[in-house]
Parts: sequence; C-alpha cells; structure tokens
Amino acid sequence: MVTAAAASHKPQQQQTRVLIVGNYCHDVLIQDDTVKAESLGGAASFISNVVNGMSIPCNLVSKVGEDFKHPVDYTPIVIPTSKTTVFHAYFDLGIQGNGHQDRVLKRVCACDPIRPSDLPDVRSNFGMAVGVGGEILPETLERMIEICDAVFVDIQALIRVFDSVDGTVKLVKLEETGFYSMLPRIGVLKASSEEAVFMDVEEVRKWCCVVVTNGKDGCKVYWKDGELRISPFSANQEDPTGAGDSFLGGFVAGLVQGLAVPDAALLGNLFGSLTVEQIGLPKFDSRLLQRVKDEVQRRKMQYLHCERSDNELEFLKPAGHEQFHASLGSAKLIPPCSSQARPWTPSNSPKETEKTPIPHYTAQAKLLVNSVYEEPIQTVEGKP
Ligand SMILES: Nc1ncnc2c1ncn2[C@@H]1O[C@H](COP(=O)(O)OP(=O)(O)OP(=O)(O)O)[C@@H](O)[C@H]1O
Ligand SMILES: O[C@H]1[C@H](O)[C@@H](O)[C@H](O)[C@@H](O)[C@H]1O
Repeated sequence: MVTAAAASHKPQQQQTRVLIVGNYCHDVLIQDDTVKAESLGGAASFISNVVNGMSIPCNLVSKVGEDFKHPVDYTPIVIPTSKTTVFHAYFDLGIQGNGHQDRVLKRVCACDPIRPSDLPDVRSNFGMAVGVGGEILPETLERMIEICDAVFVDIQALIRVFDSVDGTVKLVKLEETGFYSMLPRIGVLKASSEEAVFMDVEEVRKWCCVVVTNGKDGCKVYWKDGELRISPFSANQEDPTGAGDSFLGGFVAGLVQGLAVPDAALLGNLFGSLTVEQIGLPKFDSRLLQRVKDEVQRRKMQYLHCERSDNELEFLKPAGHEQFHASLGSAKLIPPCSSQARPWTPSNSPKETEKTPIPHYTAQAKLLVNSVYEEPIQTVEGKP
C-alpha cells in the first residue's frame, strides 16, 4: 500500500496526471446473425472519451495492429506482427432476460499484451488498468502501482479468460488470479454486478475500495467500514457497450477535480447513462459537457463552506449530494446542439490549451488511497 508519507515525497509538478492503460479494439455488434454496428472499442477508448470530454489531460498506452482503422486522440503503439484486438458482441446468444448478462462476448483476435517497458517513465497521479482482452499482465499492474499515486482497476482486466476454440469470454475467480495479492496496493477495484460474483466483496473491501456498477440501478461503493448506494440517471438504452468504462472515466474525472467519492460516483453514473443511449463510442454534446463542468465547479465551491476534516468523510455523502444529482440530471436534458453534435474526430477533440488546470488532484489521490486504509497492510490473508 502507498502510505501518506511515501506519497508526500513524490514530485508535485507532473505533466501527466491520468495514465490509461489498455488496448483499443474493434467492436462488432451482432444481432440475429447480422452485423448491427462496427465501432472503436476497448475500455481505454471509452474512458479517454469521457476524460477528454471533461478537459482533463491524460496519457494513454495501447497496442494495436497495422489493421487498426479508427481515428483516435492518443496514438497507440502499432505492432507489425500482431492484429488489433477484435470483439464480437452477440446480443441474442444465451441472454438470460434477468438483466444480468446483456451480451455474449467473443474475443476473435488478440493484440500483444502491454508490458512494463511500454509504460512511461514519468509518474502519474491516477493510473487506470483497463484491459479488455487479457493485455494487462501481473507485472504490468506491478509497474503501474510503482509509478502511480493511486491505481484504479477494472476487474475485467484481471478475471477474463478466453475459450481456446471460439474466444468466448469467461470469468474466473479473482483469488485464483496472479493479481489477488496486489489488492492492498491498489486504490479502487471496479466491477459490474455480473463480475462482482467472481470476488468476495466482503474480503476485498478490507484491502481497497470496491465499486460495483449495476446497470440502470446505478452503483454501490464499498470501503472498509461502510457502503453507499449511488443513484442512477434515467436513460433510454440503445447499446450497453462501454457503460462501465464510461462510468469509470466519469468517476476518475470527478476525483481528479477534487469531488468526494459519492459525488464522483454520480459523475460516473451520469456518463454511464449517457453511453447506453448511443451505439458504440458515444459523442457527447459540447453544451452538455460545459454544463457538467460548470456543475462540478459549483459543487466544489459548496465544499468550501463545509468542514470535512475527517478523512472518512471523503466516502460519505456530502451535504447537497441529492441537489448535485438533480443538477446533473437537468444537464442531461439540454437539447443537443445540432451544429456541435458532430462525429468525434481528433480535430474536434479538446486542444491541450483548452484543458483546465486541476488544482486538487494530488491531495485527492493521496486521500483515496490512504484515508480509510491508513494502516499499511502488507499481505492479503492466505496469500504471500
Ligand atoms: N440502462 C441504464 N440506465 C441508466 N444508467 C445506466 C444504464 N445502464 C448502465 N447505466 C450506468 O452505467 C453504469 C455502468 O453500467 P453497467 O453496470 O451496465 O456496467 P458494465 O456491465 O460494466 O458495462 P459494460 O461491460 O457494457 O461496459 C451503471 O452503474 C449506471 O450508472
Ligand atoms: O469495447 C468494449 C468495451 O470496452 C467493454 O467494456 C468490454 O467489455 C468489451 O470487451 C469491449 O469490446
């Protein structure tokens, strides 16, 4: 675990604040044996879409093959001997109708894994380990823990295995993976409710903060001594792909800007709900984004009037949380600005100069990792 003392010795002036690690992929959505859509995929693409939308600078490490066919903001590493990861998402195979499994995923092509040597040498405040096709190796996560103040992990990067014949994605128990012993050194583990059954939440919450997303019902945050349900936003679901990724992007964007954990989780729910309303990678309306940024700034001003001396308060709902939910909900109702709701391209993504300075990120990263987990814990019970 990163201790407060260790974190305070880290350099305070850094270029990169958010480091996203995970491969871009090609997503093919299939229904009734017909290709419904093909789009850019991978948690890294959905997350950077949100983080960029919130004007937060980030760095991204991703690998693709020479066949990679989408314009992206962050140039991936091109591997001449490998093909881009491809997922086929079947919306009519084995779906249970209980809202748990919304699609059957097959990884039909896998690009190279991301290795420690692929990561930048500079320190980051927030690291995001967000693989989709098995590209995050245990040694890669180890390196991320070394170079980032706080690491956020999507459990899908850790527990996916792929059928050797047709690539169907299956899940294994977290404790059976080589990642389990690293839990005390990560900040947040995010899982969907479908994935959460592959870990013992009661055990894992002793080591790190756990966030379980639950589709249209929002999400739940668990920490060592408490848990909170965070309300959803209504949405007309078109395609669930990437909802969890956009959630994580919004959650981290909120924390980077200094929001308390429950308010940041609301931002996650908001971006998750916006994502399911579009097929593939969502395009966020610029007026909506501006309104969300304004609401976040307004929310931070409210904090100035509250005493929040106890670290655990970062996990509890600050006064005005429900009002913040209502304000974000009304931002969602802004009608799209037709001239601006154009397809996303690198040329209309925010320029570095337009990105706003973020004053509180280091304090927030330290708080998140250290506040309620202040006792340094060296091992997970039963593991070295
Ligand atoms: N139908 C919906 N209506 C409103 N909000 C939704 C809906 N579906 C998802 N969300 C929001 O997005 C978040 C993440 O969704 P979900 O739990 O489905 O993640 P996921 O299964 O990891 O998604 P994916 O694997 O498709 O990326 C939820 O916590 C919720 O806030
Ligand atoms: O683009 C999608 C998205 O990133 C999903 O979260 C992931 O589960 C899929 O594997 C991927 O193809």
